[in-house]
Amino acid sequence: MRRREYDESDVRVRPGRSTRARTRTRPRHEQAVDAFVVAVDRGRYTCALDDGTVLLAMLARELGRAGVVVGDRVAVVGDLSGRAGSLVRIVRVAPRTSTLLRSADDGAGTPAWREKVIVANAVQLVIVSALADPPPRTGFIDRCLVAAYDAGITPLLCLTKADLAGPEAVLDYYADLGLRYVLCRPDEDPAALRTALADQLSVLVGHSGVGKSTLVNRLVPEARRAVGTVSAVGKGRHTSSSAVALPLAGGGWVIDTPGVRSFGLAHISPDDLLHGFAELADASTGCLPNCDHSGLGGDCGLDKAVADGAADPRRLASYRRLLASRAGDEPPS
Ligand SMILES: Nc1nc2c(ncn2[C@@H]2O[C@H](COP(=O)(O)OP(=O)(O)OP(=O)(O)O)[C@@H](O)[C@H]2O)c(=O)[nH]1
Ligand SMILES: [Zn+2]
Repeated sequence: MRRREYDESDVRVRPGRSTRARTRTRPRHEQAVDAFVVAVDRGRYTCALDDGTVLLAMLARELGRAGVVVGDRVAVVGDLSGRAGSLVRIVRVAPRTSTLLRSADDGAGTPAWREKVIVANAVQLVIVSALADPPPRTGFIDRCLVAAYDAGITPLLCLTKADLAGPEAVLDYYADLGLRYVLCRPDEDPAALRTALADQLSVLVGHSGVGKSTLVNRLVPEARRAVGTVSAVGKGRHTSSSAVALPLAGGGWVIDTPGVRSFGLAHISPDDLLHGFAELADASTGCLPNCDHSGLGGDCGLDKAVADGAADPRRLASYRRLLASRAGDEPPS
């Protein structure tokens, strides 16, 4: 066998000590481009650039086990063409403006580390509930409200199947919360919902059968297919059970969460829940430390605020109803 001749490729150039100033003073990855995470599937992140290009990404090693979720704003480097088979790297994750959390399971003893971020940066939680078939479940809506108030995300009640029943009973139940709501029916374009979603990052949650898929397909007839195609380029099937962000025609995103049927709320404290009740939060400064605000102990500052006329008793009742639903013992509706 003839001895092979050496060429340049055999020469290993070791990066030596350079006399030039190293990258220390300049930001790493200054070429990185902003992107938005629209889907996550087993370590592969589908990201959208501002110009609409959709890329498949992996986490740069220096990010370690940083959790990147749908809704995260990130910076990516690599082949930004969007060509099939290309894989870019996520090198930065922007601080989140909100996180929608759930615990893996409810109840006492659920370790805090089992909390899971479902969606980042949402500003609006759209709670989809049918007015009939299936009937509205206030227990579910209550739990969504707890999650939204805790996360600082504005809730929007989306009542579907308005052709089958009126919204009066549900709206009456929530009268003291000042909840925004929209009605949807099959024979009309969901214009009010469209308006509420415009230019926002919104998350849709709802039980099976309430008409959520019907709504999503009316809002974003094209996007679902586009996302599926891109994910197919990666490691395989797109899991329909995970959250996916869909672009709205007029701007904004709507995140569908097919896998999320409810929220575990074990991580939310009575004080966290007060975020949705500004006037009660003020009144709670009169509570003893560690007050559970249930009123059962007899010396909660919230009761005093109501007695003094500084807070509305119905608001306090709503707050305590949500507090109870968070603990899993739903009151009859
Ligand atoms: N009467 C009436 N039926 C509706 C309306 N919206 C949806 N439906 C019907 O309700 C059923 C469930 O709708 P989907 O959109 O599949 O409900 P979903 O919430 O996505 O349910 P999953 O796909 O199981 O998660 C379907 O048969 C729809 O045709 C509505 O506004 N009025
Ligand atoms: Zn209290």
